[in-house]
Amino acid sequence: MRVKICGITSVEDARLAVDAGADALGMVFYPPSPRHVSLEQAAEIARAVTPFVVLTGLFVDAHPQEVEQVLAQVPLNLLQFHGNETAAYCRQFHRPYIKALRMKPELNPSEAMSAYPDARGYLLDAYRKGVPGGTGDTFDWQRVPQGRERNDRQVILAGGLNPANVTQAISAAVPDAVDVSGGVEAAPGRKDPDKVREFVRAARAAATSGASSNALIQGV
Ligand SMILES: O=C(O)c1ccccc1N[C@@H]1O[C@H](COP(=O)(O)O)[C@@H](O)[C@H]1O
Repeated sequence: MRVKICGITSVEDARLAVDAGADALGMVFYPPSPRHVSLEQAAEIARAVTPFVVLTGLFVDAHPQEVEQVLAQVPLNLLQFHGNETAAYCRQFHRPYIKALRMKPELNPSEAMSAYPDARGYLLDAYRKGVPGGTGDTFDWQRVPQGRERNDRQVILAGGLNPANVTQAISAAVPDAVDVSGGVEAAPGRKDPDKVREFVRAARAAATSGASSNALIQGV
């Protein structure tokens, strides 16, 4: 189970998340977000973080030049596209990327994933009209594809996760990774140390117990 802490806006919060055991950090390059970071902030955070943590840049229907400008100044390992970007748009940067899919009631997630065959993973987030993400809303975790529908694709569960619900979410959705932003904040754009630590701990514990029960079911 991999854990990404998104919406990092300061070196202090980046260190807190890494020390708590996060595998990946997310920085939001979407100006309307309360978690938006400037190029200067992002570069400072990148300099402070160990190279063994995946630094992710989140964009929402950004002009390609904006993405290129960030890439020129911030050493991102992964791009996260959280808007209505097409696969052609996502692949033009020649960088590993994950595609956020917002779980509208009529969306077939398996079909939606097929539209991005070169994505490294698929971040499933709640849908709220007019808001691209960071809503704090959950969705029905039973809708996360499993088995043949999933087809070995990396699924990152997001949307309204927090220390209190991540255990149940992992058990229901069986994701490869979880992503959290608002659920571990003290205030928009500022992380709460206890919530971050508890979230990572609970996610790891759920994954360990989930793995053993799967093994029992499968008889391995
Ligand atoms: O965090 C934001 O402000 C944000 C803005 C625009 C698009 C996505 C955003 N965040 C991502 O949304 C999901 C769920 O967030 P939350 O845990 O429900 O607060 C997560 O991937 C964030 O990275």
